[in-house]
Amino acid sequence: MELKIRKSPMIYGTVDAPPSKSYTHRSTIIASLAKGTSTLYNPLEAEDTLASVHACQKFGAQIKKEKGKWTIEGVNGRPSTPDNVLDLKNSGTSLRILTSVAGLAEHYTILTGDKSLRSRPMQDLLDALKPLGVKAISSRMNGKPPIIVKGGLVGGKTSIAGGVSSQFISSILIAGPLSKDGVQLKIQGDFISKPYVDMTVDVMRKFNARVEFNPEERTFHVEPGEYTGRDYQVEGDYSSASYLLGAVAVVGGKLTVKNLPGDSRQGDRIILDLLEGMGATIHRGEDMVTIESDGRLHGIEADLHDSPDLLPTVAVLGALADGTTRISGVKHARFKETDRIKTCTMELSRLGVPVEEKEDGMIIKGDKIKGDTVYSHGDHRLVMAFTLIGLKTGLKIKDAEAYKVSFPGFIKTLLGLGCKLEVGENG
Ligand SMILES: O=C(O)C1=C[C@@H](OP(=O)(O)O)[C@@H](O)[C@H](O)C1
Ligand SMILES: C=C(OP(=O)(O)O)C(=O)O
Repeated sequence: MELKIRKSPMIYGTVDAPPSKSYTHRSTIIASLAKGTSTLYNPLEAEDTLASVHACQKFGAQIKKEKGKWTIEGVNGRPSTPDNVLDLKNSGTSLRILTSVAGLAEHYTILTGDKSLRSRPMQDLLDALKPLGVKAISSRMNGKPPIIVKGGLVGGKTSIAGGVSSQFISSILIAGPLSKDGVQLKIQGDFISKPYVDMTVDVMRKFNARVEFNPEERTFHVEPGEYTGRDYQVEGDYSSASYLLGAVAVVGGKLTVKNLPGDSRQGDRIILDLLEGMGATIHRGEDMVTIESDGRLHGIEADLHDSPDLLPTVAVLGALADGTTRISGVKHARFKETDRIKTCTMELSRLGVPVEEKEDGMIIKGDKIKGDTVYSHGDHRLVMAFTLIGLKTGLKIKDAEAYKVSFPGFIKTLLGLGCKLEVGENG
């Protein structure tokens, strides 16, 4: 699908942030493991989160989806062995978290996904599960999916490198309370994307698990126990909101985005500080954010160590800003749907933007956009980030359907704000 964006007028209005993808994954999976019934309010219905829903149903959870409300009857800590291979499509969060959940099933579970997902690293997680009683292998012996897991999670002590993906840590923590002995998980080396683990611990505790982090030992302690079903309200998604806020930052106007808690644990709320640092005006409410801008931005230094998903957004904002933007601390952005440092560098260069690729980031010199077409490489965050360039100068984005992975209402929301977007027949 080709998305054609034309230069758009200043944006004024109020919108709701789409629900958080990360919180939807966590609450769906934990509710599915819980004893009793849970009701999730405002869950994100997108391709990634539906991958988790379908897998949880395969593990035996009963999930009834209505508009704005999912009712989940959990398996009381005992997932059944799925009757087929789990296809987790494009969702790394589903893949990682459900790999440890599969360790709670009695027999063998096979987890796979699309071509991109089958390139995502898994070996650190597989190695860390072994001391806990779970035998898990990469079917091609290359540390990547398809993954075959033999149930047998007993618990105990293990350790894991924290520099590849925080999802490995979230995965072991979420299964931990349902092991016989509980889990002690030591983090080795750099601990990237830590806010996502804070979100994991937040949801675990809300469903009655006991988990503590000892910073001196760099170790999580998870008590054996059970999750108990409950009502749960999903907050708005700061990563998805970054495209809406960024749109105003680059074309100008005033926009209020609702359902973005000021005290959110989401690491991507740092987008507010970055936009402010680039010249926008930000008003932070208790449960909403208002941005004002004249459309003129200047470059910034951005360490994205804890917020890797902002790399495409900040790279594009840097391309449209005066001066230089330096992004650092985010080598792990290379292990996402695409190697985002490489793909963002490639596509900005295609538009004539001076970009220097670094191992852990990029240096971008804001400049006049010279091209009119980019390729998404099938990455949802490149589609949505590069749309911001289109709103400023006009642009065509090839393979643009990927946005449905995390923000199915993306095009409709921008159209509702007066942005000029057209979906091509095929491109
Ligand atoms: O746990 C999560 O919900 C996520 C963790 C992050 O991955 P890493 O921990 O691999 O950086 C992030 O990129 C992803 O979009 C969602
Ligand atoms: C990398 C992402 O998600 P996941 O790891 O779940 O594929 C993302 O949403 O940018």
